[in-house]
Amino acid sequence: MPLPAPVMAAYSYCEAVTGQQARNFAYGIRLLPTAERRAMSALYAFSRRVDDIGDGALASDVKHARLEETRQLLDRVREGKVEEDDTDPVAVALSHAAQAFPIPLGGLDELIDGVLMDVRGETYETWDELKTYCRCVAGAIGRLSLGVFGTQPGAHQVERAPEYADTLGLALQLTNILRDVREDAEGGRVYLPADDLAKFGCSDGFLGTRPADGADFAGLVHFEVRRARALFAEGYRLLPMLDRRSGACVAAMAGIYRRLLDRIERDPEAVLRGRVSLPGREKAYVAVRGLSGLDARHIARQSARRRT
Ligand SMILES: CC(C)=CCC/C(C)=C/CC/C(C)=C/COP(=O)(O)OP(=O)(O)O
Repeated sequence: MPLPAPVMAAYSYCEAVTGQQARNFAYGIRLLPTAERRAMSALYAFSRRVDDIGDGALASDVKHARLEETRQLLDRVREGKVEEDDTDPVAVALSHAAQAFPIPLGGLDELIDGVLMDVRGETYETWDELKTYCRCVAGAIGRLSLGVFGTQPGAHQVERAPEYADTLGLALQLTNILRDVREDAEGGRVYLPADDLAKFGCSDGFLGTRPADGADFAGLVHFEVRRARALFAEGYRLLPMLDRRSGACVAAMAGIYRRLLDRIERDPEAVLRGRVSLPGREKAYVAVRGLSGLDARHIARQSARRRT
């Protein structure tokens, strides 16, 4: 049955936001069937809004108030109180998606909680502390996405799917943190755990295009890259539980980020000089590999090998 015109328009808006802003994840989302693609773009557009409030130049009390508004909007979505002709397209699309798929919307509350940690300027002493933040801003996105993807009937250990989706989110977020070390430092933020920074002589932070004297910046980056790779390997156990198109979407998202990680590993100081990214044709190549199942099979073999 065709969707009502206002719902179609709301999804089109969210898909445009995703196409313009999700420089990496859009490659995966595009591989999904229409209904799933629309639902993921609604999740993306809501998450983008929350993230933009956190990252913007507003005073912290204004950020608090705006985040509180998004939480109230989320409550309206949860209670089915958003009308089709509401003026907010993100609310309309998210509301429709939440009725079409069993999306655990509490994950969006976690995202807001995570962005509030940013607004408070929290720093992290240990990986365990940073992990709590990453679970909110990325693990939750993995669990929300799983609600759209669903799992294959009879998949082995399917009850662990949310845990693996969460872990994949952590892997992506840690990669993101490494990639954005310089941009975050310029905004006065350091996400990497203070105890790791101390271990590698990097406690003075990451301003400047070269590491500070005496800092083992490459050592620090290689240490975090190993941690991210272990998270990817664990999170990839989700793949055999998904249908082909959802698996392709996840393989494309994760594959693009793994290639970023490879680049960062080869040249750690690149993240101090600017933003490490992949050319569009390489992202498209990774996405096509995901769709043909090549990456998924390769990754599943790697994860299985790690288990034995
Ligand atoms: C199971 C599953 C689907 C897991 C995936 C979960 C997921 C998509 C987490 C997103 C976390 C993340 C690194 C966001 C950055 O977005 P950004 O817009 O800053 O990214 P960009 O700058 O690389 O485009």
